[in-house]
Amino acid sequence: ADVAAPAPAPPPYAMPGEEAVAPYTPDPRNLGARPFAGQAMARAFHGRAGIERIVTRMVADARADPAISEIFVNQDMVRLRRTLTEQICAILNAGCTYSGRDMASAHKDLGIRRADMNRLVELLQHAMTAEGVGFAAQNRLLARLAPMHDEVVER
Ligand code: HEM
Repeated sequence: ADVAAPAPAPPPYAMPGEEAVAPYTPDPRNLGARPFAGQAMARAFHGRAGIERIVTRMVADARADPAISEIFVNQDMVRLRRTLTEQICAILNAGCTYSGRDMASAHKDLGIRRADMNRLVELLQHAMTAEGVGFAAQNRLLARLAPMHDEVVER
């Protein structure tokens, strides 16, 4: 006789303080990059706390930047800070699991151009420098993010 598999627990689509999002299937592949091995990168970024400071600064700067702020209007910044922190923390092997959407779904219809991507990378570099992350470690992270361009940029 067929025995139905137990229903999986509902994933945390949204955490307290976040807006609801349409259901999706959390998947390790949504991370979009191969995580680093070892602890050197996590240490260079001062662990999850350092990554959180970097993301907080970058998101605040993006929202204030005349060139790209429009893209962030009416978007859930609480969720964006959480999922971006999870994603970078997971890539740096700093002890997080990424629970967000894949990059193509997350950026669909945002109309992001190559120039917007370049600007956000500059803001990320500024935030990493402000955190005291060395340039070699900065560039190692950027090299893991770079292949995601095609999924994020629409035109
Ligand atoms: C490699 C580059 C990028 C990465 C790794 C990245 C990462 C992420 C992540 C993890 C999310 C949240 C996914 C979720 O909610 O489940 C997200 C959403 C978002 N990203 Fe990016 N992003 C990148 C480039 C950009 C650029 C260039 C812009 C605009 C200048 C941008 C604007 C946004 C906005 C507005 C959202 C919120 C969308 C929504 O909630 O519907 N992203 N991104």
